[in-house]
Amino acid sequence: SLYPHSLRNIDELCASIVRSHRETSQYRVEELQALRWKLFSREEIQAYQSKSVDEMWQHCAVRLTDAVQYVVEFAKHIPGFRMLSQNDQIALLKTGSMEVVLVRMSRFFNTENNTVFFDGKFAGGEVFKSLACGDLITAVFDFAHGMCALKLTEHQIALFSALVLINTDRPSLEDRSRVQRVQRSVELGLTHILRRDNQESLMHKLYQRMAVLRSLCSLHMEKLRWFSQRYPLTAHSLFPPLYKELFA
Ligand SMILES: CNC(=O)[C@@H]1CCCN1C(=O)c1ccc(Cl)c(COc2cccc3c(C(F)(F)F)cc(C)nc23)c1Cl
Repeated sequence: SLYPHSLRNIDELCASIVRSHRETSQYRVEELQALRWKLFSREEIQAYQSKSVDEMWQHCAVRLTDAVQYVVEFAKHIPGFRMLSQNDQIALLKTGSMEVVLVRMSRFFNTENNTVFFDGKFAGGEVFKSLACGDLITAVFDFAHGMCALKLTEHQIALFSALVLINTDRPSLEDRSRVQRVQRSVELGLTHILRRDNQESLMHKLYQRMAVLRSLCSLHMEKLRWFSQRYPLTAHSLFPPLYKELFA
């Protein structure tokens, strides 16, 4: 059958993905709503801008690695994901985990003042200047704007995140047809949720967002390579083993 044996129907599939998203999303949207006008002072912004490139990368990588760990937890509760081989699970997470981190970041974005939740407050792009990656940060902010414009519900973000992860185009998959079965059941879940919300028109927009995500993440990998070549010691010591496993 289309669904892994453990699931009797599409509602159960959606419920388990939504529950897993809620339990692994680090911050609830309501929590961040309360903080949305907590901005960094001029002095705090200057402190970030006077960090060296590798200090600021170090500062961000710790948070990104943390976020990636939560996405790994999320993936484990997607029905069928754990039935895949270890290698296929790693292959999907290798590229998909940063894409889901990006989707989740857009939940922490305030489009009114173009700031994103970072280190406990909302930061504008200028806070990340010392990363020496203006194009990456601009792309991250632009992507977040695009996601916010869709006004997705948490349920829709949960199913979309699962679909971003279970992607059969990933290179080096051992058992593509098995990944295809899981992908199809998640697609059914997303269309089910969109139909229930009477927003089927969102589907093609979400596929467009996935295409943007792919291009954005290849920029990330290029930046990560640049950084680890430029600062091999920091990159080597800095990124915890999981990160190295996923991005090395
Ligand atoms: C609540 N906060 C959050 O959710 C985000 C996601 C995880 C932790 N986190 C932040 O604190 C955060 C919020 C906004 C921004 Cl712009 C940043 C800085 O983002 C990055 C700086 C360096 C490299 C980044 C790379 C690269 F290149 F490594 F792949 C890729 C991504 C996507 N973001 C990078 C960060 Cl680290």
